[in-house]
Amino acid sequence: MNLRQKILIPLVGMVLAIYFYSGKEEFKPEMLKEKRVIVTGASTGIGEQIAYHLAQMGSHLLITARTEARLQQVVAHCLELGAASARYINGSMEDMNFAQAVVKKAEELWGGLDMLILNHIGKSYFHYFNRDIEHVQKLLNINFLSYATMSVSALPMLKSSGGSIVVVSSLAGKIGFPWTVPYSSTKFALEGFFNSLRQEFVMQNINVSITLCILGLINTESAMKAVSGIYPIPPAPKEECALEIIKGGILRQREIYYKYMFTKIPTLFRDWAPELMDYFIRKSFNVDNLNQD
Ligand SMILES: NC(=O)C1=CN([C@@H]2O[C@H](COP(=O)(O)OP(=O)(O)OC[C@H]3O[C@@H](n4cnc5c(N)ncnc54)[C@H](OP(=O)(O)O)[C@@H]3O)[C@@H](O)[C@H]2O)C=CC1
Ligand SMILES: C[C@H](CCC(=O)NCCS(=O)(=O)O)[C@H]1CC[C@H]2[C@@H]3C(=O)C[C@@H]4C[C@H](O)CC[C@]4(C)[C@H]3CC[C@]12C
Repeated sequence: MNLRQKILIPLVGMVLAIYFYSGKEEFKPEMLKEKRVIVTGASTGIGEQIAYHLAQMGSHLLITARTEARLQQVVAHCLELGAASARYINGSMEDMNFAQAVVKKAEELWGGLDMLILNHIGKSYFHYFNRDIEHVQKLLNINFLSYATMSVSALPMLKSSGGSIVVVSSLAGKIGFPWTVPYSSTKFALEGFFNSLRQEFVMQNINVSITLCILGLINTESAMKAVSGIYPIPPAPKEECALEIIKGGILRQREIYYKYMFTKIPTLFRDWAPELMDYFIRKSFNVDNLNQD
């Protein structure tokens, strides 16, 4: 390496570091005080924990899922935790009219919206693709189209508040893992839709941030039930995961990776050595533990 390279390379590195990391705002819980937030898929799992964190930070909450009894319990606990207000609306995100009705409810309650956290997913499986295209279609509606529908409906309110869209996605939306064909399709769709939309927001000076959350395995009941004994990486805690999602959204980050080691590193490998990445993934799955029914 000649002298010029010895000087140039560290210099470029320093400039890039300053450009990307300067002006990074520190997270403070009070940033969420009185913020008006919709959280979908909040009857259990990560969504439930997001609601509890926001409640402790003093947000106004509108939570949604299908199971009304669970939503009532979550709302009650949110109020105990200090939410500025907490309401629910129950229904299925398979119905785009319901997806729009959730946003309408927020407009009726608050006259505006600061953050839309899109988190829900429909039931799927962790197994070889069973060639059921109708299931793929249904999951695309629940896991993708309803996210797009809600974002479109909420955009006027988010534009006037300079708010944020938070999209809960997965490593399965960055890398092709086996046994997640329908689910992975919906997460890749989110990547394309929201990364393209973010470009258009910048070009049109629309001050609405879009944060994609790239998650690895999280210790929610449904995920644990789906992958027990098959997936080699230990699950991360849903409570901490939920907090990282909130931080990424309020700090208007482009993406968050959680747990970083198990999501960002594989994503880098995906681009540097895709075949090697695919090989390691196939080798790391305990195929023998996969129930053969
Ligand atoms: N857990 C994990 O390992 C990982 C999770 N993620 C992502 O995190 C998010 C949350 O996952 P997780 O907490 O594990 O999920 P859960 O299965 O624990 O919760 C799913 C939520 O969605 C709701 N839901 C299910 N079907 C529908 C429907 N048709 N319409 C509306 N709501 C529905 C459920 O409530 P109800 O049944 O009452 O409708 C529930 O509140 C998802 O986007 C997932 O892809 C990403 C990577 C890893
Ligand atoms: C198969 C899981 C979906 C479970 C489900 O049906 N949830 C809804 C239940 S409800 O309708 O009753 O509410 C998948 C959910 C999360 C997936 C995991 C994930 O996203 C992280 C990893 C990503 C990687 O690409 C593949 C392995 C994952 C562990 C992935 C496995 C499938 C899920 C557990």
